[in-house]
Amino acid sequence: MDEQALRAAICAHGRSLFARGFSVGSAGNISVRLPDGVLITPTNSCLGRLEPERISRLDRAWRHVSGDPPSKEVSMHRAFLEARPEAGAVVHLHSTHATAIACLAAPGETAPIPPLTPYFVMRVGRTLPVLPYFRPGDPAMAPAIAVAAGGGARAVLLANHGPVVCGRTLDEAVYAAEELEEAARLALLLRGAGARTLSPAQVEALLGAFGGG
Ligand SMILES: O=C(CO)COP(=O)(O)O
Ligand SMILES: [Zn+2]
Repeated sequence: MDEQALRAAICAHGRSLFARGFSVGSAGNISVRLPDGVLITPTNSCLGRLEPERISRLDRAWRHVSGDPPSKEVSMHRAFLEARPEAGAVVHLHSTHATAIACLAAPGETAPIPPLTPYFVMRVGRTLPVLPYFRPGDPAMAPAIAVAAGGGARAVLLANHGPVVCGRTLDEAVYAAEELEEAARLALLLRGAGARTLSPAQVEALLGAFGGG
């Protein structure tokens, strides 16, 4: 996809996520890697009303070169994209159920959502590390993200804040963020009900077929 198409795709995904309540107000941000830099949603922008030409463009050194001022979470996106060279996009949301799990799970947990369905395993992978709480925009979260992502995580939960998810493409990152939110909703719906989970062998077979992590 060329840059204009990527800008349009960021706006279309943002609109869709916002319309379904995956993001409210000005919460959340999206970044996409370019051959010579990064596109990222502007700070304080509503994902439902993004404009292609106002999306922030950063150069290879992560300096703002055009568009509105970038998200205050540049260091969050940078940590993921630098730790996972195959990742092409990062999505951060405050989606309700994933954030609820981020309030329940203890920092340090690596599997706060059980493997209930195949698409959660296929899109999000084996681990979902829960990182400590950081103030939004705090660059101190970058090293923690780098360790988790460098260790193979495709997604993390920031305690009491929300999910951060990467994908090879923008579509994959958005799909993973959506699967994570739905898996969190299922996990909360089924909490204490004794739901059957996928077996370790079923999980391994999915990861073998659709990629590890
Ligand atoms: O989700 C957010 C902070 O964590 C939103 O921040 P920005 O508006 O700066 O992107
Ligand atoms: Zn946030």
